Formats: sequence, structure tokens, C-alpha cells
Amino acid sequence: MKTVLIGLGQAGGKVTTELVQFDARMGFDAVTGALAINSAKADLQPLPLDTVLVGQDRVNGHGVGGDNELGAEVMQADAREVMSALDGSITAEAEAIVLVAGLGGGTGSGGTPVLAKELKRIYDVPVYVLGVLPAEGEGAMYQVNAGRSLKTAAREADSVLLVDNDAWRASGESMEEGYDAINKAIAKRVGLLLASGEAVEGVGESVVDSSEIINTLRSGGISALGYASAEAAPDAEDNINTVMSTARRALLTGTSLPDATTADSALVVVAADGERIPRKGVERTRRWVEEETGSLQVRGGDFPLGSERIATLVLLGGVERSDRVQRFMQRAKEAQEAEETKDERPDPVSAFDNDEIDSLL
Ligand SMILES: Nc1nc2c(ncn2[C@@H]2O[C@H](COP(=O)(O)OP(=O)(O)OP(=O)(O)O)[C@@H](O)[C@H]2O)c(=O)[nH]1
Repeated sequence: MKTVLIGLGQAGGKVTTELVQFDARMGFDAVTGALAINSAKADLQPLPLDTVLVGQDRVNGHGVGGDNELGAEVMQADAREVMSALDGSITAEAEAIVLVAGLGGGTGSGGTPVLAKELKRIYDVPVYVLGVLPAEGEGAMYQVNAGRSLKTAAREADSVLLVDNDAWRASGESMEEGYDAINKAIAKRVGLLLASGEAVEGVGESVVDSSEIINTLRSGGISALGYASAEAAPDAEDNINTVMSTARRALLTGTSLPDATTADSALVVVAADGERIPRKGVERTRRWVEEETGSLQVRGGDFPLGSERIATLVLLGGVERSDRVQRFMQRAKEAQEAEETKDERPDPVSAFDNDEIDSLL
């Protein structure tokens, strides 16, 4: 899927850089343009990307300090400049735009829903958000920011693919130490998904294409991505169980959003040397994912690659009713209640079933 990436805030810029580098290293060519946006000049400087500094008149290049309302305001005020910087990158070949951000901070958290809304007004291609949820141990401000940003982004974008910062963190590592590894894990998984619609070797009926990713995400709301890999035998017939077991791990333990298994739709992608991919295994896995997620809209296909390993991706669309998302919204609500004496902001937990809540926009 030909994709334009836009990284917002510090986390957004770093994850976007990893994605661009992964795509180039693998020779996939799925990323057709990339831009980083921030209100903090120092965070933009090290990035090997085109950049736009927003909010200079308000924060003078120093960032918004975790204030996501200010993050939303500066993005709105500078929207025209951002849109014109993007103009050259979003060419006719682009099939999707992906906004990448940490939802717990200020610039990325506030700016992402604003920019998603602006982009949707102008472009016909889907606008997705790749949003990082704060880990459980991060402070109350991060949880509240992420709750509000997620609610608004889920409404404005076509889908918000969530990565929980607790999901791919090695045990014993601090959050800061873990960022590099988490960002690489995100880049590999999301990079493979984007490239799976770009099959480089071999074209067949069973090969996944971009429309299957788009259709899987069409249910809107929140999505999640699972991944697992294993050594593959040379004969496809011998890999049926391997495909099943990698899919099981991808969904149950290797997912970007732990415990989110109730979904409206799903896509299973099996990536490996085409000769090693068992059709029967893909089909059996597709049916298993149907049972596990309760969805009747489960697609499946191959991604032929020059690799002797089998990597299985499970993309889930419409996971907002799953326990995991509800638990996060509860966490955001509790964090907000703890601050309520200072702040009268509304309750983010009812995000998906209560219109009384104020969104960011
Ligand atoms: N996965 C990952 N998460 C990160 C990284 N850097 C920050 N975060 C998370 O993102 C959230 C903070 O967002 P940032 O991107 O740092 O904030 P910002 O958008 O730059 O906003 P301001 O600094 O307030 O202007 C927190 O939940 C962090 O845990 C990173 O490199 N990788």
C-alpha cells in the first residue's frame, strides 16, 4: 500500500524515521513520502526527514510541555502551512496517509486529530493514525491526554491502529531504554503490513493487496496488529502447523494491543518465500481467527518474500469494544478523576458510547 507517513511530536518523528528506514532497507518502496511535524525544534533537528515546525509564535520552538489542548491549537493555527508542506508528498500514487504519534504527549496527541480532520477534507485516500498508548506506569497526564486524543482521533480518522507501550517492552527495561526496541518492533510490523499490499515477488490470486488492508480497516474505530514468526520448512505442506501456531502467537501474545481479540474484521497475512506458504494453512488460520474474534469478515492472503522464515500478521479492525480498550479508558478516567478537583474536563471513558464527552475538536 503506497503510503505517506506524517510523524507528529517526538515519538511520531522517531517511529516515522524507523518506518522509513525499514521500508528502504527491505526495498519495499511502500513509503512514498514522509514528513515530521513538531512544536519543539530540538526534536526535529536530528531527524533525517523533511520537517515543519508549528506553533513558533506561541511556544517559540520549545514544545507544548504535554499540553495537548495547546498542541491542538497550534496545529489548527498552522494548518495551512502544514498542508502546503504536504502538498508535494501526497501524490496521486498515494493509497493512504498514516499519522504517527504518541497519544500521551502534547504536540502529537493534540495535533493528530486536528490534522486528520484537515486531511480528510482534502484527500480521498484513507487517513489512518498509528497511535502509541502510554504504558501503565506513565503519569496521569499521559493517560488523560491519550484518552482524549484517542476519542477524537477515532472519530476523525478512518482507523486508529494502537500500539500499547507495554506491549512489546522487554521485561526489566525502563520505558526510555525500551523506546528504541519498541520503535523498531513497530517499524517491522507496520512496515510489513504496508508492504504486503506491494508484493514484490510473485503475483497470484492469493496475494494480499492494498484493498484488503483498506477494507479490513473500513469498520473504523480502533485497530490492532499482531505479529509472530518461525523457521519455515522448504515444503509448503510441512508448514501448515507453523502458520497456525504463528497466527495464534500473533493474536494472543504478539499483538500491539494485548487482550484485544473481539473485532469487527480481520486480515491474516502470511509472509515467506512463496514456495513455502501453504494455502491450506492460510485458510485454516483464517477460520480460526473467525472463531477467536467473533468476526465473519476475516480475509487472508500471502505476501511472497525472499525469506526462509514464516511471518504471520493479524490485523484486527473495530476492536474498540474489546476489554483492552475499555480497560485503558477506565485508566484514563481514573487518572482524570484524580485530577478533577483542579480540572472540570469531561470523562473520557464513555468515549465510544457517550456523546456528552467533549472531544478535542
Ligand atoms: N514507543 C515510543 N513511545 C514514545 C517515544 N517517545 C515518547 N513516547 C511516548 O509518547 C508519549 C509522549 O509523547 P511525545 O511524542 O514525547 O510528546 P510530544 O508530542 O512531542 O509533545 P510535547 O513534548 O508535549 O510537545 C508518552 O506516552 C511516551 O511514553 C518513543 O520513542 N517510542
